[in-house]
Amino acid sequence: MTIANIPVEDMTEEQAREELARLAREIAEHDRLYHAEDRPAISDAEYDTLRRRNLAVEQAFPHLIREDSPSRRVGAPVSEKFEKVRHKVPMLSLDNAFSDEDVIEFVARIRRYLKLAPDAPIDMTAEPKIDGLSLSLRYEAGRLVSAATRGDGQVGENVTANARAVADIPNVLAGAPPEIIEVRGEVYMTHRDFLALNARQEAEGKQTYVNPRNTAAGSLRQLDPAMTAARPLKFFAYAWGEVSEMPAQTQMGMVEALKSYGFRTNELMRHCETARELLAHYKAIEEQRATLSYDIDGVVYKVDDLALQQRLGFVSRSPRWAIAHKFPAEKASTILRGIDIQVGRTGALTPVARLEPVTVGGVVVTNATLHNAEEIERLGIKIGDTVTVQRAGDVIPQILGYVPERRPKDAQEFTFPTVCPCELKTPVVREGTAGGGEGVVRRCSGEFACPFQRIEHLRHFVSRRAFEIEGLGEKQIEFFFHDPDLPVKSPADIFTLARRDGENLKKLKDKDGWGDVSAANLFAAIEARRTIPLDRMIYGLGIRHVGDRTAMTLARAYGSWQDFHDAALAVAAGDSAAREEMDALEDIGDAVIDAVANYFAEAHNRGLVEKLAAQVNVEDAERPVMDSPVAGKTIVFTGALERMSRDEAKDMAERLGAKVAGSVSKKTDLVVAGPGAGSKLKKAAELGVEVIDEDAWFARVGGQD
Ligand SMILES: NC(=O)c1ccc[n+]([C@@H]2O[C@H](COP(=O)([O-])OP(=O)(O)OC[C@H]3O[C@@H](n4cnc5c(N)ncnc54)[C@H](O)[C@@H]3O)[C@@H](O)[C@H]2O)c1
Ligand SMILES: [Zn+2]
Repeated sequence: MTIANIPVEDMTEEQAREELARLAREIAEHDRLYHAEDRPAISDAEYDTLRRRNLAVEQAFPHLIREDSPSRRVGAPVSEKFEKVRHKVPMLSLDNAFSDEDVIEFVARIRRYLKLAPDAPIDMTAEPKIDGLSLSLRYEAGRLVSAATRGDGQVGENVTANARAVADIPNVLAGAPPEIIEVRGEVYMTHRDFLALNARQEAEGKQTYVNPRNTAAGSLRQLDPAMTAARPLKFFAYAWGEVSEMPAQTQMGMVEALKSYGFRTNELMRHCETARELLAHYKAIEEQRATLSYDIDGVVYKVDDLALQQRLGFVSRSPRWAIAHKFPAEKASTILRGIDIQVGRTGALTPVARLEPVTVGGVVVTNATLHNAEEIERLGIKIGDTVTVQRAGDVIPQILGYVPERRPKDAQEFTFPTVCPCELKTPVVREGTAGGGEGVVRRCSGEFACPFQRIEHLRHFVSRRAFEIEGLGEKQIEFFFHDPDLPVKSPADIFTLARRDGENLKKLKDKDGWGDVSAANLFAAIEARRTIPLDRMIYGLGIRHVGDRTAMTLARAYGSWQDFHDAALAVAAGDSAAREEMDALEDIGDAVIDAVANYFAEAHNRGLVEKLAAQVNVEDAERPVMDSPVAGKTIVFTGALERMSRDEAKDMAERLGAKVAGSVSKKTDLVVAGPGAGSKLKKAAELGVEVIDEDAWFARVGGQD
């Protein structure tokens, strides 16, 4: 066990001393990378974890607190590149809250300190914590005279010329500002500007930034102000330093004053009186977070009354009257333990990163998709690397990159397998692209003989738009697939289940999770699907590129299972007449035809299909009525239809041999308009297309349907 893993309560004094030294060293190094170089090596959450551990050790061993303790310092020493500015009023940090309890305790502490009753309301403010870098702007007689970064809190970097280049920062104040005022706030960059800038940097072969915060910091801290001017930086004002004559007596009032001087202030700032109100506003801001155009990393709560702020004062590096309630991290770093290959229903091999579990945005993440071999190459990751993981909304976690400094000597390069991980060890093939080149998708050529594809195929077979057997979902399919007594290895096996179980269905009823009722219900549901519409049958086969719409088109065109099956076999055998016939169908092209041909060219698949067809009765599809009054016409439905739903209308028209389009064009033959029809009606009039109402539609096709 290394020192970093020893719980604080088990530490000896010697270990505590050693651990405090390690933390001071590490935190100082991360501060330097983050503040002075604008290129952090770890996530903010990990950094916060280091700080919290430091605090915990210090609380347990207060006599060991170091002279250079991180809990006494702010930021990092200024860079030699810049002239130094000593702040008249120090620029401090903020204490952090990570949970609701922390916030409740923050409010309780203030009450205790001010000797207020435990339930006394306190005027407070809650506002977003902008993830940028803080800047202090000194105005004398309304004119900007100097601008400084926070630096180590006492001494900052002189970036006056750069600040003048930021459009949001007025050179001359509006309204009636005090003679001297230092306006403080956050310099940041919007998401859109960040992405555009990074794209430009990349195009020019220059260094790209990892996030908007570092970009903003790197952009402001340029030696050449022209460089800063070329970067779209923004500024929110929320605090102040030296002020010759206070324009207000509250936090809220001060922010309003700053606004009146021409600064942008944050609209999400609210007045609150209790911990509960603070937490409610935190939730509200958190919910809006994803829709904001800029990054925030928490909500800052402050005591509103400036006289009370004064009484509360400071503790070493932060005020007692404010706290930053941080959001759970949405990015974190962890170790890439391995890369697994997953095989999908269609045999596509997808590399998946196996990760040391890590919490990202409040959710434990253990793996992340890597999409394909090219993505692994692009990221440059090796097994053993420390990688950065991101979760955005409910999107699958993604790997953003790795930390070169943390690459172990024995990190292993990943080589993409050339055979499927299934026991068949069938070769992996690369699918061609539409453009004729090699695609990024690699597939197992084993098709349904490949056990991976088999189970995925079965899942597809019972899915909603295919056979949709009630009580036979993914979980049950998985169960039967592995069950030794009643195995289901192919679709046909589903329909022999009851027979194989014998008359009283004893085998299934005796199994865990099944009872008399559920077993009987399942067999009834399977029986009910023994008769199946042709389009569901075709879709259920899981032929690549044949979705439910395509399956419907094929079903309507061929009409019966026999005719479809014959055509598919003929296409697979290279019969050009059969191919042409299929090619003539609406919306069916080479991709679908090739997929049908490949599918039926594979002996495994032919066997599987025959076995299935022997078990089920496939209903003929209703063929389009080719002599209907609308056969061959292109129809647009618009407005509110009252006698049929939009889907029913489409279905009906198609059964009558018409084509249904979504917009009116020169090719449109007929528009059926209900009440409320708008632009499509206008377009039809312009183009001279015939327009009828719903009743006229039924009159025209009446008797046909
Ligand atoms: N990843 C790393 O290696 C690394 C290293 C150092 C710091 N950090 C990040 O910086 C934080 C510590 O930095 P810190 O000492 O500046 O503390 P802090 O960022 O937690 O809080 C203080 C800062 O918040 C900013 N802020 C934004 N909106 C504000 C508002 N509305 N009102 C008041 N202040 C507002 C100000 O710039 C202020 O200086 C860490 O928690 C971490 O997120 C990361
Ligand atoms: Zn395989």
